[in-house]
Amino acid sequence: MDALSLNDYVIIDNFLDSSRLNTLQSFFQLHLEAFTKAGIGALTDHTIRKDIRGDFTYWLDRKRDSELNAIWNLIDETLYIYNRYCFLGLSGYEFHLAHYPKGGHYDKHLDQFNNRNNRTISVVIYLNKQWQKGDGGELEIFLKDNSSFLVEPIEARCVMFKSAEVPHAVLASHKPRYSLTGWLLQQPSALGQFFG
Ligand SMILES: O=C(O)CCC(=O)C(=O)O
Ligand SMILES: [Fe+2]
Repeated sequence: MDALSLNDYVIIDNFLDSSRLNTLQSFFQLHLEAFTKAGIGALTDHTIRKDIRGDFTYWLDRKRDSELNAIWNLIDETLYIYNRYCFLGLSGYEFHLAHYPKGGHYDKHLDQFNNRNNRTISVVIYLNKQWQKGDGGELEIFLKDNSSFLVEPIEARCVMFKSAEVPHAVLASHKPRYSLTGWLLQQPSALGQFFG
């Protein structure tokens, strides 16, 4: 938490224990057929641009996806800690699974839309077994001085950053790349799935 307030981002390895990891990986494979092409922008602005963003997503629903309760509880705890120690006033979240097929990438962007600004903390948890150097798909994080560094999407690693302040990109992945991505919100939203 301190790291996030100081640097605007934090990287936590082994964020998921093996039980949560297995649950999520099995859930992911079970639903892979139902993923849809992700878009950019909110509501009327929503467009699908493969040149900007190449992933497929599957929006989660806490009630429907109760198999993931152990994950939801972990997210609840994380949100509670942010509220308690950083006074962020977070009151909800939205999460989707993301699949970048071979060659998929996401250009440099911020996780806020012009007409919607309640995404406060971005959370990405990687589910890639045996990810190796050369597999691509790194998350590039840009700092305030415009320098950047790469984060490899290794299994069980979690990256969190301030949605409105940290530009980031996903480099082309040379293998299918799997993650759970979400946003801790300052106002709850049931509409995430319409936003891409
Ligand atoms: O998967 C990642 O590393 C980041 C994904 C991302 O930037 C997004 O979905 O907005
Ligand atoms: Fe993003």
